[in-house]
Amino acid sequence: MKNVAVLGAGSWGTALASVLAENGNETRLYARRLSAVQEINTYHTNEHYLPKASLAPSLQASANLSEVIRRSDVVVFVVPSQALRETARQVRPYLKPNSVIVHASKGLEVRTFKRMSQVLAEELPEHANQIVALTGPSHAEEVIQKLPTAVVVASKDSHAAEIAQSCFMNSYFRVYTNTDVIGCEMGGALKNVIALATGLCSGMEFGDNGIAALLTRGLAEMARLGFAMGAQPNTFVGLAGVGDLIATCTSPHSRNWRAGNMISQGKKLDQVLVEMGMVVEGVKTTEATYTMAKHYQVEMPITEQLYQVLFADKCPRKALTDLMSRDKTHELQDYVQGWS
Ligand SMILES: NC(=O)C1=CN([C@@H]2O[C@H](COP(=O)(O)OP(=O)(O)OC[C@H]3O[C@@H](n4cnc5c(N)ncnc54)[C@H](OP(=O)(O)O)[C@@H]3O)[C@@H](O)[C@H]2O)C=CC1
Ligand SMILES: O=C(CO)COP(=O)(O)O
Repeated sequence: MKNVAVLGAGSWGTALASVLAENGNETRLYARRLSAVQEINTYHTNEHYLPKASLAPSLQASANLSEVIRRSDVVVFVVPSQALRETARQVRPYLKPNSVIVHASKGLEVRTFKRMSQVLAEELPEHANQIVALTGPSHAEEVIQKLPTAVVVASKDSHAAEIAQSCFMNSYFRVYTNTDVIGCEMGGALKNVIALATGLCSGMEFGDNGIAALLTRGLAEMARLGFAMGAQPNTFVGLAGVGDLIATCTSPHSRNWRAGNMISQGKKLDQVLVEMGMVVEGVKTTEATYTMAKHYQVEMPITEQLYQVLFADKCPRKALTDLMSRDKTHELQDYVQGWS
């Protein structure tokens, strides 16, 4: 059992903190709003983010960052990707020297195109070798109901990954280790782009054939960019890749899917984000990925069309026509070229 801090009391931070507390870890959840702290400590609920759910009674929330961090052996960051750097900066003065740093955010920093573990390594240099990424198919709404879930903890340091694995694992939350940090993080980030596209296409009344094509070709372009960045292609057929793609692209729990679906009904992106009231990571990730694909000279046709729809007001039906009328190609083009 460990002393654990969880930073970010949104849907995922609250669900993960509840799992950790239920596993017997002394768990403190940092919420920046006092009203959330009071609700969690008094009623063991977080109605805005996890309606009707009961949290582990032993879970303690606090709005005092130093109090939450100081004694923690494991610190879990679960804030939106664009807020990770600032949160890490605030935390640094209070960290114990050997704390394991876990993050569960799925995205890319849009300003720097960096992955979350890279952002943490820059901001927490003393802990750069103890960073773990937790990812995989895991809707908070299901985890809090104790529905069976399997995730991955990826780290260069297998000891750090095993500490995280032991803290989180229980009878309904199975945790695998992995050493391919790039692949696991890119799988988690890029599936949100495809989930947005899938929500959009579902709203345009695509049939099952079209959705299956979108997921499969989406996975191909996720793996293509991941490989160019140094990931192992096989990671994309694991939990962090195809696993999370299935969970996110086929579930009404997914905020990314829902956002795409709302756009298909003619709503503007700004309006969709306000209505959602929770983070939709795929929007910023589409922006970052569009530029990264160009930088790495990798073809990502679905991402490119989605970028045009989100940020250049392109008509979704025109985007679909442009996707379908691309030049002829081999399905396994990447394998034919030897992933070179
Ligand atoms: N929800 C899920 O099922 C899953 C989510 N994830 C990932 O987890 C990460 C967090 O998502 P999730 O919990 O769902 O998000 P939510 O939108 O549900 O909650 C976001 C949390 O972060 C806080 N927050 C928002 N902006 C800032 C900021 N600028 N600085 C500090 N804190 C901030 C919010 O505080 P406040 O309430 O005060 O605004 C809230 O506690 C994302 O990267 C997401 O992709 C991964 C797997 C599953
Ligand atoms: O990452 C998730 C499930 O694995 C949650 O996806 P959304 O952010 O789209 O809700």
